[in-house]
Amino acid sequence: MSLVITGASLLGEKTGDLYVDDSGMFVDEAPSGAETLDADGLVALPGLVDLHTHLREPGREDAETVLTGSQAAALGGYTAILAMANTSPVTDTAEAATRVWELGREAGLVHVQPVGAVTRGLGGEELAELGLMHRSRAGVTVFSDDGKCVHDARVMRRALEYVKAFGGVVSQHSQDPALAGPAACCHEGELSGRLGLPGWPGIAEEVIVARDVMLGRHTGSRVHVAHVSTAGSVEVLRWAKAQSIDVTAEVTPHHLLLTTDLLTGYDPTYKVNPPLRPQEDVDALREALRDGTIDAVATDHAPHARHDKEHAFVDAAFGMVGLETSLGVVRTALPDLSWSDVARVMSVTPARIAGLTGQGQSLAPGSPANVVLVDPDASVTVDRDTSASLSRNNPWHGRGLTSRVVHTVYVGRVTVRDGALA
Ligand SMILES: NC(=O)N[C@@H](CC(=O)O)C(=O)O
Ligand SMILES: [Zn+2]
Ligand SMILES: [Zn+2]
Repeated sequence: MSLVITGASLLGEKTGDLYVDDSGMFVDEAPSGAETLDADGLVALPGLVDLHTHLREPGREDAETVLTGSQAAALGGYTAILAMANTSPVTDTAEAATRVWELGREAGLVHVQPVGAVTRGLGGEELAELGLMHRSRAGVTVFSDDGKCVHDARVMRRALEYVKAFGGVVSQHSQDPALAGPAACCHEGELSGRLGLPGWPGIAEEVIVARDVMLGRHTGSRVHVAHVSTAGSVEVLRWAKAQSIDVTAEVTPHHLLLTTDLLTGYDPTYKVNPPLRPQEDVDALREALRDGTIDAVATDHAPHARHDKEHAFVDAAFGMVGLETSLGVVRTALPDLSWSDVARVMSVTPARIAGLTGQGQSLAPGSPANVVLVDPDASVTVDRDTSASLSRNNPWHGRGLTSRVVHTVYVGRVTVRDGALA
């Protein structure tokens, strides 16, 4: 079905109509017999791309499935998501990656691109089938042991050398296990001492970021730093980019707005890896996103079932959901960011990092019609119970966020209309 999207402000600038033919591509002229989607007063951005989503299928379909995660993504304005490999079983074979890719196609709401594990079973020792996963139908280009750090420098070096051959990238969960061990559950500082919670110091992240940019320089391969959380990591990244080292980095919405003092009530909703940090770190992350030191915003959407999350703080699972709220959080945390900068950090650059270029990160004729239409002035109070996600570990519940996703279009098909699944 062809489509005419009328009256949107394109990237927050000039107002115009967008035309989509029945193959789902943007075209120059209005196709005849097209459906009309009213976007008067809305801002049109290319469909958002999330470099870091946890779907829990296979293994924990009680917390999220590829379908429910895809629904949450569409509601958040996404048209592509990268599904992390820490499922059960782990996505460490071509067969497992192809299965996730197929489930994404069946759901049909966003492009679901599997991330392949770096090591077999996320064990940190033996490389997974990196080449086979890349050559599979899923065409995996991003590899990550996320949830765990590839802490052995020799393994990380070999992974970087291996993926270089086909232009892949390793996305690292930077957490030195000796400095932030398995018990570490909140930012190490004055507050963790007062609360009696085992601390996870910023340096545990920074030493791995520093090591990995040097391994990136040594191998000439591509390193991506997942969920950067400290000012020290930003300093390392700034230095590395000044040396033209091929490193990219992402920040989560929650690390741009929430701080460690939320933990005073011991509410496990706020327990996440890496932990929420003090305001100085939040300020440094915002500045780094503005100036391009951090390339992208990625949700790290990490759904967990109630019985894994509702425990004493030290025992609860790490992670929070984020797909449906990310745009609102970014607008709230950085109201000065232009819409074209929002498109850069939430769509164009993440697509480039993931090797998804040409798959719909432009509003120009000839591009697949992936577009999100946003009400820039709306303010929304988040209600975790209206979420499409199967999980309720939502740190934004009850908060007001700026802007609202009104419609999402994925390859010419309306997936979200008036804020609801179409
Ligand atoms: N972010 C989290 O706190 N949890 C993630 C794993 C991860 O991103 O490290 C998860 O899979 O639940
Ligand atoms: Zn992680
Ligand atoms: Zn993650």
